[in-house]
Amino acid sequence: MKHQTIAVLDFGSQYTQVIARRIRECNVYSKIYSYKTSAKQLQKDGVIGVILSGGPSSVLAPNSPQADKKIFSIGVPVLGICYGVQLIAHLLDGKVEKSKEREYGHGTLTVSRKGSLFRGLPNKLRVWNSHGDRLAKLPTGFSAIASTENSSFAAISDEKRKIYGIQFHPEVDHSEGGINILENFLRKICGCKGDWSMADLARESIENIRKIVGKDRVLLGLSGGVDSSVAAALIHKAIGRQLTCVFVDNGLLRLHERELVVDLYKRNFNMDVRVARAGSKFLAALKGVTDPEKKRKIIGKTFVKVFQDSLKRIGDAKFLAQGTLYPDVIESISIDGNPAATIKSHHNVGGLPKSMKFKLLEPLRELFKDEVRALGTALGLPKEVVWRQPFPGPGLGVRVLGEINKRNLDILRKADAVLHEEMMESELYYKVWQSFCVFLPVRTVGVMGDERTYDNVIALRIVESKDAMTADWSRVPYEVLQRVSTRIINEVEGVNRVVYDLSSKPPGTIEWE
Ligand SMILES: Nc1ncnc2c1ncn2[C@@H]1O[C@H](COP(=O)(O)OP(=O)(O)OP(=O)(O)O)[C@@H](O)[C@H]1O
Ligand SMILES: O=c1[nH]c(=O)c2[nH+]cn([C@@H]3O[C@H](COP(=O)(O)O)[C@@H](O)[C@H]3O)c2[nH]1
Ligand SMILES: NC(=O)CC[C@H](N)C(=O)O
Ligand SMILES: [Mg+2]
Repeated sequence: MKHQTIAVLDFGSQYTQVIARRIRECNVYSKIYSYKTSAKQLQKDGVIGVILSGGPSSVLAPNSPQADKKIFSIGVPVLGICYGVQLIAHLLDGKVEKSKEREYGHGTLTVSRKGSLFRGLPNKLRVWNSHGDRLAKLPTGFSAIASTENSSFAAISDEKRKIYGIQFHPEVDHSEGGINILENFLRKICGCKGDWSMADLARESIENIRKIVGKDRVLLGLSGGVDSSVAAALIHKAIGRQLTCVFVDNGLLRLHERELVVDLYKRNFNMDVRVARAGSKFLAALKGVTDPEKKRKIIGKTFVKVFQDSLKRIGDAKFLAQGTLYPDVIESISIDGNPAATIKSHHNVGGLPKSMKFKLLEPLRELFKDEVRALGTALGLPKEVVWRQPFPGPGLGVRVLGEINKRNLDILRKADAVLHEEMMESELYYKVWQSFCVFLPVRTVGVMGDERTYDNVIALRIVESKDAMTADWSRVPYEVLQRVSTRIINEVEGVNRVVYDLSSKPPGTIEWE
């Protein structure tokens, strides 16, 4: 069945995929297109609505990304968000100017005319802004339908031609009523019926995997984490025994992780799972390295080397499958040459070596974690897999700050096991996004049993998040923190101080490196 489709034209916003996922949340199928896509192509694909994303450029700058102007006359509704609305004004006969007051963060939106876009919403909304330009003059046929403190044109519409524009970001979590505004656009304006679901996504990606892989074989990097497990389940449904999973023991795993994963897979899946023991290879390659980006690149490269070596044992495979998700991608690379900035090189994306003989197969590359969990549930995966906390591929390699060696790794493993036990015990493990320890290469003075100690520090990082794009430190009860701290200092030799990380993301990131 062909679903009703909404096109999202990407102008390089950090939030383009967030727009796409909000649309999916409304049970509507959406596809991201390059901003260069012609109106003719969109017509040919039968899209029933177009959303223009935000973007880092200014429409006033020479060579800024432009859309095909004909999209306004093919008879499908258009919604411009931020850069998108500025582009509408710029391409039609309105005017955009540099604003004196940059609007960043929360603002109060006052709706003056509800029309179809704001139907059912209150007159005042707290919305999230992020822009420096603003509309100075409306194009012919448009009227202002909402304003903020700094702009009388915070939302505009031409109801006749069904062209809408909003200066704030309805797609981000912090915009009150944002999802309702998008839903109004989809349902009331574009006429979407909501004919798409996660089960459709599963079915379609299984068909797609079959088409791409054909009779070739696939090696999947299996970590036992949520993403690679869901990817494995999908690919296994598609091609069965053409799939071999390789779990790499990279020496950077948590206490008993290898045994746990092997057992988990034996109990729950009927897949071909192999273990590659490569701890000494990783540790040798990381010897003496302290720079976080260097560590990540070395780990990424070594992973691929290990995968390539394992072909000798399991036979040739054309594809390397990974459970890469969208947040891994957006932080690692720029999309379509647009300058979405590199934050850190996730080992499975920016950390991959340039020359690699595998073709990548990454069926979850456009999804967010909570969507992957929904997909895993739709595929019938057990809770202990779907709801495991994320654990980054570089593992303890990016949690032992400074030099990675066996002593420091062992200390971290023991401390981390204590935290894990206490999180389970207090039933907080599944309530938070992640809870883990970080080894600091810092020694501080303490006193234990009347004796002076001079030992390392362990930092506790416990965060809450929906999709890892933003996060806040968790307000864990003091009693739990106290138990964890006491136990770590008593039970883990080499540690005499425990601290709690109070940074949110942004400006911090979840991992320390
Ligand atoms: N120890 C490992 N052995 C083999 N592949 C791995 C290993 N660690 C990570 N990978 C690969 O790198 C990908 C990205 O790792 P990442 O940690 O983001 O995902 P995950 O482990 O599948 O899920 P989660 O985010 O829940 O930990 C994985 O999906 C997997 O393909
Ligand atoms: O597979 C991975 N490879 C990596 O290189 C990597 N770096 C960070 N993470 C995980 O991604 C989420 C966001 O992390 P940051 O806020 O630290 O960027 C958090 O859930 C992190 O644990 C990684 N996962
Ligand atoms: N978030 C955006 O789309 C920003 C648009 C444009 N770069 C501005 O600053 O106004
Ligand atoms: Mg993982």
